[in-house]
This record gives sequence, structure tokens and C-alpha cells, in this order.
Amino acid sequence: MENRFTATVVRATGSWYDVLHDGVTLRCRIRGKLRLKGVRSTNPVVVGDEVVCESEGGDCVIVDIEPRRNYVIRRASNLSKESHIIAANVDQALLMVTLRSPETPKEFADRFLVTCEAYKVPATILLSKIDLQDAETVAGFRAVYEGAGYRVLEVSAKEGRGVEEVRELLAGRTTLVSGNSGVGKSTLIQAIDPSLDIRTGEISDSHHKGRHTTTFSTMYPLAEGGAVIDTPGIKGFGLLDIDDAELWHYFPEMMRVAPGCRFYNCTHTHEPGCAVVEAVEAGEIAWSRYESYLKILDDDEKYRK
Ligand SMILES: Nc1nc2c(ncn2[C@@H]2O[C@H](COP(=O)(O)OP(=O)(O)OP(=O)(O)O)[C@@H](O)[C@H]2O)c(=O)[nH]1
Ligand SMILES: [Zn+2]
Repeated sequence: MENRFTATVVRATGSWYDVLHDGVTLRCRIRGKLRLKGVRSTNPVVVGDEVVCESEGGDCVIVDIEPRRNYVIRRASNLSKESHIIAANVDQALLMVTLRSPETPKEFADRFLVTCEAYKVPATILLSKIDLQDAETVAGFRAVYEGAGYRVLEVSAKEGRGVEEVRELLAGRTTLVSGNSGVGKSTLIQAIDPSLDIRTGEISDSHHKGRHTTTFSTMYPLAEGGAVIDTPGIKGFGLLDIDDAELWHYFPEMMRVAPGCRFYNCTHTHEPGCAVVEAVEAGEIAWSRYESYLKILDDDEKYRK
């Protein structure tokens, strides 16, 4: 192999990195002085990065990062000012949600969707473990998120429902798959491409190691082209770099009605003649979505103090 080449980062742990070059995965370190300009992040090299590597006497070292097309980021912890980039150069995001076992908190889903809107990553919602959900709750959920403008797909990896649709959605694209712990991410990815070796919550009989939880995002190239990025059970999303005054831009349903507000700089909280509040009262905007908007505003205020 030539000793300077470009590759895609498929796994980033902080101490070592797996990169994919010409179908071969190589384990690398990063050059000590490699730091990104302008991004304050706990992780300089992330899954999805296109990097320049050099092999030095059998060792592979990442020496440079190509500019990112986009990235998805979260605050390292709730009140922290540090950020953690989950993945870079993604074409779309899939948000996996369950209505029970476990129930995905609405605010978790909404924060993730806001992040996608802010970073211009198209998002689709997968309603997972549909075999466990009752029809009425499913219809209620669809009304909220389809009303907001999102595509909602129902899947059951267990029964094979919706798997083909998801496979089509993924083909040829790099997709970030997100969802809180236990929504069935690994099980679905495995069903999409059985050749992949992905850990699930099942206990591994052969090794008796018990449940091993993943901690690092990993990119899996798909047999049919494209790749999925599996993110570890992410508990919450802090939002960064989003101005309070702009937050409503990332709720598509608020964006549609806000031109009707009396004040051009309406925050859609207390102002008279607010078209957003009117739409919430009329049931045209879901209360749960508006509630997430208020909670995110409120949290961001705490964060700045
Ligand atoms: N009933 C039902 N159970 C499912 C389905 N998909 C996954 N499960 C179960 O849900 C549990 C969690 O599934 P995983 O695929 O490990 O979930 P995950 O989202 O990867 O979880 P983390 O690794 O914690 O992020 C496992 O016990 C699966 O067998 C489904 O479609 N229906
Ligand atoms: Zn308003």
C-alpha cells in the first residue's frame, strides 16, 4: 500500500480509530498535533470523516481531515459547554422511536429533530417494535409527526414489517441511525443486512460475556451500497449554536404559521397576536411539540447562567 492515502473513519474511540480504505479496515492513531480549527469538540476525528492517513513502518496515522460537508453534534453533557460530534458527512438521519418498551420521551425525539433541521440533515422517523404498539397510540403519534412534516415508517424487525422499505431508504446513502437505548437499532440494522456483525441486547451464548453495551458510534458499509452509522444509546441531546430567537426555525410546523404573527420578532411564548400559539390552541400544532419548544428554550436559559 502507498504510504499516504485517504480513508473513511468507521469507528472512533478516542484512543484509536478504524478507517476504511479500498475495502480494508485499518486501525490508526491520530497525529498528536491534529486539531480542528474552529470547532470546540471533545472529539477531533469522528465517524464519517474523510481523512488523510500515512503509514509509518506498519503503523497507520491520521494526519489530516478533509472539510466536513455537515455533522451532527450534541453537548457532551447537559450543562457542559463542550460538544461531542456524533458523526460527519451524513446524507440523512433515521430517528428510531418506540411508544413503549421503552417509551421514547417526546422531548428526546424533538431535540434530535431540531438538531437535524439545524444541520440540514433530512430526517425520517421509524416507529420501531410496531408489533408491541396499539393502533390508537400509533395513529396519535403519526398525526403529530406527519402533521409537523416528517415521514413516519412503521417497522418491526422481529416480524420483518417495514424492513424492505427501510432497506430502500438506506441504499446508496450514509445514514445516521439514532434512538434511545433499547429501541431496536442493532436488531433492525442486522435485519437490513444480515452479513453485518452487530451486537444486540441479546446475551451472547458462546462467550458468556453477557450484555455488552456499545459506547462508540460505528459505521457499517451496507452490502447494497451506502452505510449506516449506529450511535450508542444516547440519553439526551443538548443543542449547541442555536440561538433562542432562531429555535422555532427548526420546528417546520412553526415555521409555516409564524409569518402570521403580529410581531416580526415574536418568540411565540407570550406575545399577543401569535399565530403559533393560536395554531397550538386550535390543535393544528401538537401540544407536545410546542411543549418541547418551551422546554428547550428554558433549558438553554439555564445553560447560559
Ligand atoms: N417486540 C420486538 N422486540 C424487538 C424488536 N426489535 C428489537 N427488539 C428487542 O428489543 C431489545 C433491544 O434491541 P437492540 O437492537 O439491542 O436495541 P438498540 O437500540 O440497539 O439498543 P442499544 O444498544 O442500547 O442502543 C432486544 O431485546 C430486541 O430483541 C421488534 O421489532 N419487536
Ligand atoms: Zn408568534
